[in-house]
Amino acid sequence: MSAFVGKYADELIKNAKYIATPGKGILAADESTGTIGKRLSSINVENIESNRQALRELLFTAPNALPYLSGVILFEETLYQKTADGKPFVDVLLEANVLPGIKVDKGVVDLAGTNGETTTQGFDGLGARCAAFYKAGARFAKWRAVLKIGATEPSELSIQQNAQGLARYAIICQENGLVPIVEPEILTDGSHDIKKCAYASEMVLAAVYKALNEQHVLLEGTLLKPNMVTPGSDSPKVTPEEIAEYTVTTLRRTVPAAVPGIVFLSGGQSEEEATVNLNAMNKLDELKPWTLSFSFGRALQASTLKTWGGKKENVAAAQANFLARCKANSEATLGTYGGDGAGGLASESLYVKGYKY
Ligand SMILES: O=P(O)(O)OC[C@H]1O[C@](O)(COP(=O)(O)O)[C@@H](O)[C@@H]1O
Repeated sequence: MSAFVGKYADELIKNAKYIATPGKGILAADESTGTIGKRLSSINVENIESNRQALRELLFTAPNALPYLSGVILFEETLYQKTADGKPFVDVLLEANVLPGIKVDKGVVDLAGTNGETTTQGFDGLGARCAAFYKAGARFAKWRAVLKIGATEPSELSIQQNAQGLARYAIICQENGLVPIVEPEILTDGSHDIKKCAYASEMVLAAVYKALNEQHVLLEGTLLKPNMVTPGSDSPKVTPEEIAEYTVTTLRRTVPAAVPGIVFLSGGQSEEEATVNLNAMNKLDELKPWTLSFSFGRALQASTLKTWGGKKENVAAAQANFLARCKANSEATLGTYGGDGAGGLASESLYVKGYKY
């Protein structure tokens, strides 16, 4: 047995299993200041702390929405913020049985000598930071590695660097009581077909689980946050059923049954696409030893952001929109989403070419 079973082992297993509860998912509200700035500028709202607080309060206090969530990933600034009437966001979440999570990576930097491939920073003092985040109420963490598909990418260097980085981050989290969400995102940028994405995803995920094993990570106390297997952004779209088939096949070949849940990122898909694709996976008649759920950022917030527009008078309408998206994605985790005739805002593509977070 190679797994590190430290003092938090039982708590890690319990919390990872809870986050993977069928019918629930994760709101990724952990946008770094630069990323949230892009979101706010798209609705002509200034990227200042009070506006970042107002957006997050809108999401976390949306009536009836939290029961569809098992976790919310926060940015470090947000972990210590409060509602306008002084209630810590952590308490708002915990009272609704939603586990607070924390994004601990510090963004990507270029891997010198490669064709624009990257590795993720944030290891300095990571153990102490995780201990402090646990003390502040966080019970899970997220670290995003970014890979790309090209003529010679992802390179072996990029795969190894990012797999080992994710594994090192994961074991440090587990030493400090945080369930690590392992996020190897393969960007959709490119004109490749779905087969190429499936091949790259298999290679990356196989390397990730080898590295997690080598670094003694307790898989039962982790979650995986992968991209869905889709054609490249410049390639013809395929049906949700085909995406489901390729994605579940890739995961069945690489993700051990010990992992309780797989929570997808949305990667620029429209809100409706992300929901319909997740629903198709859960309708697939294949053995899936893990829960298939969501950890969406843009695909849970895009139309809510547009409805809000930074105006107090729009908060109720924006919260109703957020509730609708949470409910839709909850149904998709059960394979029972029938479509809400979303059309409109929910069907707008959220893809941005060369999207550097
Ligand atoms: O680079 P940052 O600022 O950490 O943000 C990365 C974002 O991408 C995600 O990993 C996935 O978000 P999407 O669902 O929008 O693709 C989020 O968790 C996070 O908000």
